[in-house]
Amino acid sequence: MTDLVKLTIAQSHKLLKDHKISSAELTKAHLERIEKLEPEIKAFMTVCPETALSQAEAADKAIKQGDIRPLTGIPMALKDVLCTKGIRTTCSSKMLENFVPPYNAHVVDKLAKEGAVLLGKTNMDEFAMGSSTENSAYFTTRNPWNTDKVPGGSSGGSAACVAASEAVFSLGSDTGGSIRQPASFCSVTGYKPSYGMVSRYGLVAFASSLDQIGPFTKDAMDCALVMNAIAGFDDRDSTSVPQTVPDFSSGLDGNIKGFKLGVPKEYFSQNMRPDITEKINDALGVLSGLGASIDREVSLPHTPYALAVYYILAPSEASANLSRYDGVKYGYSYNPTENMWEAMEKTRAKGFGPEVKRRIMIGTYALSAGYYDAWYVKAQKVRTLISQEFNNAFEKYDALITPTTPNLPFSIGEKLNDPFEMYMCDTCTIPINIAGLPAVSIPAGFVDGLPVGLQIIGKPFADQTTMRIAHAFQCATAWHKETPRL
Ligand SMILES: NC(=O)C[C@H](N)C(=O)O
Repeated sequence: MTDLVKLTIAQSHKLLKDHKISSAELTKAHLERIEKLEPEIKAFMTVCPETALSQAEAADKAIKQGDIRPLTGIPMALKDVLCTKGIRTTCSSKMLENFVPPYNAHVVDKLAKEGAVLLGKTNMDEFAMGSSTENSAYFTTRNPWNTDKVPGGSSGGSAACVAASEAVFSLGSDTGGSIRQPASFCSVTGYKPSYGMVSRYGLVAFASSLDQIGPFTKDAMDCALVMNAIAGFDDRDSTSVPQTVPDFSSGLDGNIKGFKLGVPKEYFSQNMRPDITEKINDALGVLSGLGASIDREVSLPHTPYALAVYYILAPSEASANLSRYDGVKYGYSYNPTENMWEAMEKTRAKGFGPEVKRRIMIGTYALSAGYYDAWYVKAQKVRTLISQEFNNAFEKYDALITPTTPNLPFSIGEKLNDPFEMYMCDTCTIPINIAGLPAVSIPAGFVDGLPVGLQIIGKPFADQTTMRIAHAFQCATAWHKETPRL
């Protein structure tokens, strides 16, 4: 008997199409798994079984009539930063505890049109600020590989639920690593598309020039199938790029012979664990065995500045974006007060957690008159230098290969009181957002029973190339097939 929760999208699709299983069965199997594991994993903010079962029923009806697309009837989860009409969307913040959006995010509509089934909304660091889900105002998600460890963040719930086989796939958002870092920590495939490839309409904004939505899946093929469904122009997002969506799954043939891959040395910094470097070296050996050429002498000298640039630009944008939470328009409101200003202050003081407040203060400072040129403008200039450096490298290479993270999943509480240590988790992922590039993290082995991720970075809008390399690697390895014992 097939273990329904272990199936990929592609495998489930085949069984659904051949009428060997129904979406209702598949959905029920996942809902049961959620019920069994959630007390331990805590990946979900909200589970919506009624919605899931009625969507599964609709999918089964469509399939009976021969109307089946790659995601029809497939149970999925969405990070709680994506607006879902009629379903609470909290961003794991007290500020939006009871916020029920009156509309769907663009990607949510797209997935609904495909017939995907929504199991629920996943836990995250508050407003996507963090690398461990410990900044959730509600609870910390556990890493399915070792429940004393964090699952990464900010999309920790979305990564954990796929790793724990509670959902076939999920969506997250990535501003500085929030998809790739938890994908690495949980040993799943996590994809950040090129900036502009997926509409941000209905994604609660953190840092708009960096945010992108992307999938968590069990392998690169599934990732391509989800990208096919969510990518594409949308005039409601002014940064959405008007170009035809490629077929992300075409070219996934396992062949990367002749591909030129560069390995930038700055990504193997002082804070990198040597046993992670070893795993990455093994992975490079696999890629070279597949016929790709590997150049380890690549240098991107501005890399060390990326973290500083990010922690000026992202908080600046956040301070502007989060000004909307004033207790008047929507969300939490504290109002037993004397006047409007006091109400606003108290709303924000009580509604936001410490990390969100820290970022708002950093951003407000960086944007304030007198400091704007010294911090914000300077960071923008360095951002351009970082982008140019990548563009130069891509004249020689088809893709760049790095570790996804400098560290292994760490213990719950370990970095919570040291924000800088937490920020350092993203040294390998942040430069990619700064330059708007596509990048994927794929499972590359284990150290002390904990997952290591490999990052493949592509040229702007060469998303298919990154996926092709990821797929080829997965044809030659089995790391992505390993699942935690739960
Ligand atoms: N949002 C992200 O992509 C994660 C990053 N760790 C941050 O805290 O900003």
